[in-house]
Amino acid sequence: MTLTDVMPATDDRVAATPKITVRDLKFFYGSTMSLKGISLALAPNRVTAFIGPSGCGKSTLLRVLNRMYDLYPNQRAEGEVLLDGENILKPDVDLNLLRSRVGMVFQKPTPFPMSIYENIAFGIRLYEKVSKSELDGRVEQALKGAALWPEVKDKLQTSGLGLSGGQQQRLCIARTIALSPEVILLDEPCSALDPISTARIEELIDELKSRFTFAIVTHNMQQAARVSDKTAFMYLGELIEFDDTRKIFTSPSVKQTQAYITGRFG
Ligand SMILES: Nc1ncnc2c1ncn2[C@@H]1O[C@H](COP(=O)(O)OP(=O)(O)OP(=O)(O)O)[C@@H](O)[C@H]1O
Repeated sequence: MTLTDVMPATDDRVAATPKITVRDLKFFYGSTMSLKGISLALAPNRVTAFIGPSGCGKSTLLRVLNRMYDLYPNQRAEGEVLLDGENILKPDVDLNLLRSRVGMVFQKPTPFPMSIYENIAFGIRLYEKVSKSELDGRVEQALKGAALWPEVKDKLQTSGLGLSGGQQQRLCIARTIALSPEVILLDEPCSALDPISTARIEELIDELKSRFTFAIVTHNMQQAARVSDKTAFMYLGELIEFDDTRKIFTSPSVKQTQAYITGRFG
């Protein structure tokens, strides 16, 4: 036996240091517990998909990862969420900084009612002092990164709201990556898009994962199977099974997972 036989594959070694580690996470809407002690780790530069029937807590979990829930009263999380080893649930965490490190793209494309250029420049200016020429470069880079540049380069000053749904969603992705986050949370990013726009977003995720760590909530089993490396199956606020996507979709260990992915419940 040689050394390489016993060494983990490169992928496993990369995955050995998680980008995010969730430990015994409980989440409450008022007094109702909606996440019941979730533990899992998100590997860096990988895509982790969250699947499960409606109401199982997928979006809730995603909203904890950048403390989006903090914007609402009577919502609270218990447990630990470590981002590069630092617990982001601690009260003294700088939430603006956290949200620049952990960006989010929502189900419905939500461009700001301003020009395509401003949709991206606005966020950059909030966080950094940059010259006009540097800003132009950053806007172009972000639009290229989101595979939107060729379609919009001649109309940067027109409204972002004038783009198609799929283009608007790529604009939202451009806006997110312009801030150089480390993690990107995608909450059903394709559910309002047609199949061609969906395929473009999926290609984009694949291209971008060398730069970012992704967590995606999706109802589309094919999408989870296509884009993700790891899949978490949730049910009624609990994590039922978490494993390599290939394993989840070919030979899940838990009966409930099997039933869900084959469309027998949920
Ligand atoms: N703002 C809220 N106030 C009270 N309860 C909520 C709130 N948002 C979600 N819940 C409850 O928390 C649980 C988890 O909801 P969540 O939206 O996270 O599920 P989900 O798996 O993302 O569902 P879906 O697939 O339908 O989007 C559900 O029982 C839901 O009713």
